[in-house]
Amino acid sequence: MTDHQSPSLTFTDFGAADAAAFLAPPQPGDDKYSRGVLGVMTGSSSFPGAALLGVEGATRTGVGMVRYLGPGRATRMVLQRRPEVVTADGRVQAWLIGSGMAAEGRDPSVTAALIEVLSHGHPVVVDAGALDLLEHATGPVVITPHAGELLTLLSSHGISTSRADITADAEHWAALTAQLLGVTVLLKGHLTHVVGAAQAGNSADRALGPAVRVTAPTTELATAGSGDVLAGILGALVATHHEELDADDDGNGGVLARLAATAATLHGLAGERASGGGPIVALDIAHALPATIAALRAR
Ligand SMILES: NC(=O)C1=CN([C@@H]2O[C@H](COP(=O)(O)OP(=O)(O)OC[C@H]3O[C@@H](n4cnc5c(N)ncnc54)[C@H](OP(=O)(O)O)[C@@H]3O)[C@@H](O)[C@H]2O)[C@@H](O)CC1
Ligand SMILES: Nc1ncnc2c1ncn2[C@@H]1O[C@H](COP(=O)(O)OP(=O)(O)O)[C@@H](O)[C@H]1O
Repeated sequence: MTDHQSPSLTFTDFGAADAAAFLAPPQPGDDKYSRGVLGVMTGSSSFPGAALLGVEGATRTGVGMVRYLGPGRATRMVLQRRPEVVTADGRVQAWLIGSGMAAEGRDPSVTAALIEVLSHGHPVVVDAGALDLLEHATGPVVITPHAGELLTLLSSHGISTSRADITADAEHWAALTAQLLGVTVLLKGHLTHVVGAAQAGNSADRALGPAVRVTAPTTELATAGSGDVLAGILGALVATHHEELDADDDGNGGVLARLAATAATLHGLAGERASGGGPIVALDIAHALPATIAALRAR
């Protein structure tokens, strides 16, 4: 446990019925732009695969278009597998950044590009190697750390804890982080905890939003790249719900938190479907998404 006070929140379970509310098909009047375009800035020479995993997660969740902007090798991998992806810069409704990057040793030009994305005011899903740049965000942010990444983020704010403590008391640390930073937090694990937060205000008086818990239906999700797929799923959901996010005037990150919990639910159910009781690789989760979404829509 810890000396740091966290707001007292009651976490409720979020499940398939809750997620289904965010998985409607496109409307007859929609086109690719009205559905929403997701900008993706992920991957590096060390982790090019994470770029592909996030893009697969996003495209299989359903999104108008993905614009991928990343290093040459990752771009080639993405295009080889997903020719639908556009690699030219342009307008987007939301961003996914940081998967497959490491803050330490990041190229200064990449850091500058990430900061520019964060400063545009669009909703941003911030994963892994961009979590050190949150102070540059001007729009709604949802972060997707695992316990180790949350530990690094908290220690950069002078908060000392341990990975074991975070895992043992995930509700506390997710809530504390949301309150401290004014971002919606999705803390990954067998139980994934999500807390919405207002951007406005300071940590003493910040409004916190829904606090929900998603229980993974299979432990096979614990495999390399699984979190990169989750980040892609969430990116697509944020891009396709940009209008609801704009209209979310509760000011407590409520829509963003529910989208995050929907992503975790979908990720878990797709992993379970792909597994059928056996082992999976991360791409299997992405490939099981369309059938999983169809089943949720049919409920
Ligand atoms: N295909 C891809 O492109 C993929 C890309 N990925 C991308 O990689 C990036 C880094 O993400 P990550 O979560 O792996 O690293 P990170 O948070 O720095 O934690 C490191 C911690 O792990 C530990 N550790 C390491 N080895 C260990 C061992 N054998 N047994 C036990 N512990 C071990 C290590 O401990 P240490 O060795 O220091 O004692 C340290 O504490 C990120 O950008 C992600 O998106 C991934 O998604 C995977 C697929
Ligand atoms: N024991 C577990 N049971 C179920 N799901 C898990 C378990 N461990 C991790 N996960 C899920 O697997 C994913 C792992 O993400 P992450 O740690 O970022 O891995 P990577 O960086 O390799 O993608 C997360 O969605 C997390 O919730």
